[in-house]
Amino acid sequence: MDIRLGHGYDVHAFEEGDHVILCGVRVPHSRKLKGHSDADVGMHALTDAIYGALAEGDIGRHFPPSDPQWKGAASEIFLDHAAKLAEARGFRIGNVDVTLICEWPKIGPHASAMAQELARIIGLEPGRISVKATTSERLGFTGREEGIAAIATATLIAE
Ligand SMILES: Nc1ccn([C@@H]2O[C@H](COP(=O)(O)O)[C@@H](O)[C@H]2O)c(=O)n1
Ligand SMILES: C[C@@]1(CO)OP(=O)(O)OP(=O)(O)OC[C@H]1O
Repeated sequence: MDIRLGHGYDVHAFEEGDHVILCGVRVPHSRKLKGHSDADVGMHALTDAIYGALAEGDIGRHFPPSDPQWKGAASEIFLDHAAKLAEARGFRIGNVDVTLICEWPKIGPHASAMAQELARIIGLEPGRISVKATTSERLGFTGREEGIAAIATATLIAE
């Protein structure tokens, strides 16, 4: 049996707007996240976790920010690519765990919808998907509400 662990980390800054997209869920907020794509920081961290477990580089290698094709793209495209790459290499995803770091918006009320959305994209039962959040106690750039950070881990298993 081949068991792999990967981790991912991403940050996106806030800009003027009225909602954020986190783990595929549109959450009303006083600002939006800035990015070349839809800036779904949670989905980017999870995508990198899967690429990491496969030793397949990072999201920017597969989807260069310099490529206009990905401007405004739904981050589901990136996560789907990573999950299909894992499958093509003979791996199934064991579990995933995403932590969103922000003061606002509050993630708790949306965590279940986010887990369901990730489940749909990567084809994994929701019980193997964790989405959670923490503040940084008002410290640092997330504490000053300048942006949102996300950390993710994923396990991949080949029998
Ligand atoms: N954006 C956030 C941040 C936190 N939560 C929930 O609040 C709990 C306490 O956060 P602390 O940073 O004070 O430890 C945390 O465990 C989450 O349940 C949230 O929903 N959204
Ligand atoms: C997702 C990509 C796609 O161009 O762009 P961004 O939305 O800016 O996201 P980031 O995590 O900064 O970089 C990775 C890029 O691959």
